[in-house]
This record gives sequence, C-alpha cells and structure tokens, in this order.
Amino acid sequence: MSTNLTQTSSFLFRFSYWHLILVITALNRVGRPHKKHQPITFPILDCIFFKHINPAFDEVCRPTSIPILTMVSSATLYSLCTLAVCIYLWQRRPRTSRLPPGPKGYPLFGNVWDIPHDHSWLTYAKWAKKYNSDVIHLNVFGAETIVLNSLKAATELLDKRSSNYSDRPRMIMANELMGWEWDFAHMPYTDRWRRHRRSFHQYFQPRNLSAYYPVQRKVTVTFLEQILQTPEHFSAHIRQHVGSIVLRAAYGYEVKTEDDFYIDLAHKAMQPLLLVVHAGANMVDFIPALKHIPAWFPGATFKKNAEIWARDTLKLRDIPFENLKKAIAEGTAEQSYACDNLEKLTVDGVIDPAEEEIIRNCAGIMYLAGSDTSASLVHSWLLAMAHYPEIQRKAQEEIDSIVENSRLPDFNDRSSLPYVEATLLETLRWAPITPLALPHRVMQEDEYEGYTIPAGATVTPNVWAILHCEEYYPEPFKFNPDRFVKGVNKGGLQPDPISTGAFGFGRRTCPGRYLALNSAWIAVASILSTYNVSKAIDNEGNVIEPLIEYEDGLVRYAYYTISSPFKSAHLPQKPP
Ligand code: HEM
Repeated sequence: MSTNLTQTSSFLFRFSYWHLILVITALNRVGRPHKKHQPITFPILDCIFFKHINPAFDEVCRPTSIPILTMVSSATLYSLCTLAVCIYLWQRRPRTSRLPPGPKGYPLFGNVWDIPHDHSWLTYAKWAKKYNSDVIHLNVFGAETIVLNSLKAATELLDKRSSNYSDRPRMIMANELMGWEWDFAHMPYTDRWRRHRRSFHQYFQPRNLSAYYPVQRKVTVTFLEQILQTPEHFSAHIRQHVGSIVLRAAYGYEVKTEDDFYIDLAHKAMQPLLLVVHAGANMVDFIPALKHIPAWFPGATFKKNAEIWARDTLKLRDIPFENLKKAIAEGTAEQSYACDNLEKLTVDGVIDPAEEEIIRNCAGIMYLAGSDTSASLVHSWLLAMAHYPEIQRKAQEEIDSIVENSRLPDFNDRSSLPYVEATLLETLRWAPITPLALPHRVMQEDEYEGYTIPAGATVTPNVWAILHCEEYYPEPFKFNPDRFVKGVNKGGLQPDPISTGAFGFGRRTCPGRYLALNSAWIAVASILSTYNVSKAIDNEGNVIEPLIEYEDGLVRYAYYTISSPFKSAHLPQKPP
C-alpha cells in the first residue's frame, strides 16, 4: 500500500515537473523572435532546469521518498505552471493600443536580458536608430519603461504634460529597504513632496543666491591655494570646494579638511545608493514580493546589504542636523538653510514636528544631490581645457580684458564674460553629468505620436542622446563653446543645455541648478585667471595624453590618466 502511494506520488511529481518544463519551453518558442532555420536555444531558466534541478529531482523522486512531500511538491509545480500560463496570457492580452517599439524580449521575463547594464544611454540611442523611433518601450517582468531619446519627446511629455509625468517610480531597493524615502528626489508626486520642494526652492531660487557669494569666494581662494600646493590632488580639491559650499548652505558647517567627517559620512551613504539606482540593478525593483524574503535566506544578500546601508542613510540625515540643533542652542550656529528655517518656524521654543522633518530632509539631501554632480562639472571642464588649449587661451584673454590681472574675477563680472560662460555650458552639453537624469513615472495612460504610454510606466529621458543630437548641436562630439555665444556661431545660437535636459525636466527639474552653476562658475573663472590648465608631463618629459573616459552610473564622472592638469601661472590673489 505504502509502496503504491510512493510510486503514485513520484509519478505525479515527475508528470507535473515535465509539464512545467514543457510549458516554459513552449512559451519561449511562441514568443521568441528566432529566425526560420535557426536552432532554438533555451534561455537561462531552461538551462537551470535541465542542468541542475532535473538531476536533483530525479534523486528526490525515487520511490523511497516521503510521499506527502512529493505530493506537495507536485502541487507547487502545478501552481507554478498555472501562474506561468496566466502571466503569459496577461502579457499577451489584446491591447487596443500600440506601444512604442523596442527589443522584443521573452514571454514572462520581457527584456530582462536586454537591459544594458553599463552606459545604457548609448544602447538606448542605438535602439532609437534601429527601431526608427525616438520613443522606445521595454518591459521587465511586466514593469514597463519608456525611454525618450529626443528633445521633442522629452519636452512634450515631461515639460508640457508635467502634471501627469512628475511622479517617481517606486524604487523598492532604495526607498523601502535602504531607507531613502526621506530624500525628496525619490518621493512620489504628492503633497509631501510639494512641501519639501517649496521649502527648498524658497531658499535656493536665483534671487536669494547672492547670500552664498561670500562663502563661494572664500572656498575658491582655498581651492586655488590647495591646487598650488598639491596639484596632483586636484580631484580631491574640487570635491572639497563643492562639498564645502553645499554643507555651508545646508548647515552653516565649515569643511576644513579633505577627509572631513561629514563628507565621509555622505560618501558612505551615497556610494551604495549610486550602485542600486542603476537601471536593472535590483531584481526586487521588478519583483516587489522579493522584498519580503528574510535577510538570512540563502541568496538574499541584497537584504543583508540593505540593512547595513540603511544605517548610514539615517546617519547622513540625522547627525549633521542634531549637531546643528546643539549649535543653535549654544548660540554658535552660522546662517544656513536649516538654521534660518528652524529659527523662523520655532514659536515659543516649539516647532511643528512635520515642519522640522521637512527641514531635516531637505538639508540632508543637499550634499547628496549637489556634491558629486557639481564636482563632475568642474572635472569635465578641466579635461576640456587640457584638450583644447586654444579655447582656454580665448577664455583667459576675455577674463584678462575685464580683471586686468589685478584681482580674481567676481560674480559682478559674469555678464561681461560670455565666452567663459559658454565654456561651462558647452561642458554641460559635451559631458552630460546625469545622462539619464532621474526616472519619472507617468500616472495616467497617455498617447504620444500614436503610441500608448501605459499608466505607471517609468519614463526615462535619454539626456545624453538629446545633448548629442546633430539636429540641434552639429558636430556633437566637438567641444565648441561658440555654440552658445551670440553672433559668433554661423548657424545661430544653439539651445542652452540647461533647458534641454542637463538638469532634468518639468516640475522635477533640479532645484539646486543655480547654486551649482554659481559654484562652478567662480571656480572655473578663478582657475582661468590664475593657472594654465595643461596635459601632464611624465618623468621623461613626454606629454601624457589624457584619455577621455567616464565612470558609469547615475552621475557620470570623468577620470583621467593624468597626474595633474595644472601648471602654475601666478599665485592666487585675495578676492575683492
Ligand atoms: C551640476 C550639478 C547638478 C546637476 C547636473 C544636477 C542634476 C539633477 C537632475 C538631472 C535631477 C533630476 C531632474 C528630473 O527628475 O528631471 C536633479 C534633481 C535634484 N537636484 Fe540636482 N543637479 C546638480 C546640482 C544640485 C545641487 C547643488 C543641489 C542642491 C544644493 C541639487 C539638488 C537637487 C534636488 C533636491 C533634486 C530633486 C528634485 C525633485 O525630485 O523634485 N542638485 N538634479
């Protein structure tokens, strides 16, 4: 009797197992865009079944196995089978609408194997050509993404229809597991986001930015002196320059050394974030149920990492803020966004906790959002100057004609220095800092050029492709500041990269862009007036050609193979 039961359950198990294999194989054959005479190759999942699971099941299913377990396994396999068929049918449901083109993908898995893992903007731009469409559609396990590869599509959807396109995708790994939900760059388009954005904007709108001029001048003089002393560490000096400005603006905190405690804190929190917000980096963003897997479960490394990283995330938000509150109580706090707002909103020694949370969150995000991005801009600008000495000379001549080598350039000189300004704009275009900006999410189904944009889809502008589009920027790979100088360029002025995606689009456009541009402007104008940027020379006196290479990621960072781009011209002078 018992032998019979064991044999029956074993038969059922084998039957359901092969049934599942057949279903998966059949679904893959149906959906696979294979050519006529091409042999069918099985994707990863099939291989896993045939190579590993099948022998293991064979072992388990010997008639000596425990029948009840085998029965349960059979039921599970049947459930999986049914689920696979259901998902397949759902994906293939007849749509009255037409999705934009894109790589075909596989049933159930969609484009999981097509998603590019590095320099994805290049692949997206190639696909736009291949499918002859500026709008591309991708689907991973049913989660849909629309990539906008042209200025026309990005401005039409993200700017003009911004009331529908200003949400953010869910970002399970970053927000729900690593604790970044307080960062308003990640927040959904809700009242909570609006209150954060308003608080930030009131303080950092262009007419309020002159309040930061003194600090920007001061840290620029320190920056020039540091370059003189250790030019080979120019990269660290740039980071300290931009980091000092944002930390002063946020908390009134003065950065004194390159290995400053706050900067270190921010880096620890930021590095994992930059890793995980990468497209396709986390399966949990495509399969939300995975977030419930316990951290001890084999293979759930992402949960273990997230728990560790979440501690740094909260430290970044809380430690500087608590220190500031102590400084306010002791009467030693300097003027800053957080200090001014805390004082303004405190009545009889009490502040509404919701208001305090907004100040804490907005201050906490400033270093995160503003340091790597602004540093990347100055980095790429230096790289361009080392590569194009004639452009550098022209910018230096313009500066010399205004400041006459008697002082450092100042913000009042800015409108008289259009060519210097143009070098900065051209850097934003030539080396886009955030090549895919940040993803938006469309809230309601929409239509663009006859294509359906499904509700809930992630909408990603390919800023790199837009800023390298020949139609707007002829010879897009050439560094040519004349594009942005009135009356110089033969074809007329080309569109300003600030309005073509360098800082994102619509209601989510970067609110720190003017602060960032001011910091970068004072740094580059001061470098032009005091140094020559040139390629480094090796020990034998040979010029080292800097390779133009960029780190991959959310924020694109130039790294060069030169030891120092500086050649001292004359000492930095005191600011006016
Ligand atoms: C050159 C430097 C910078 C670049 C290239 C840059 C770029 C961007 C981009 C592309 C976005 C996303 C826009 C979108 O979703 O369409 C963004 C958002 C944001 N940036 Fe910047 N940024 C820079 C500097 C700064 C600075 C200095 C700060 C703060 C002091 C800052 C604060 C923010 C914030 C808070 C957001 C989130 C806005 C929201 O979601 O509503 N950024 N930035």
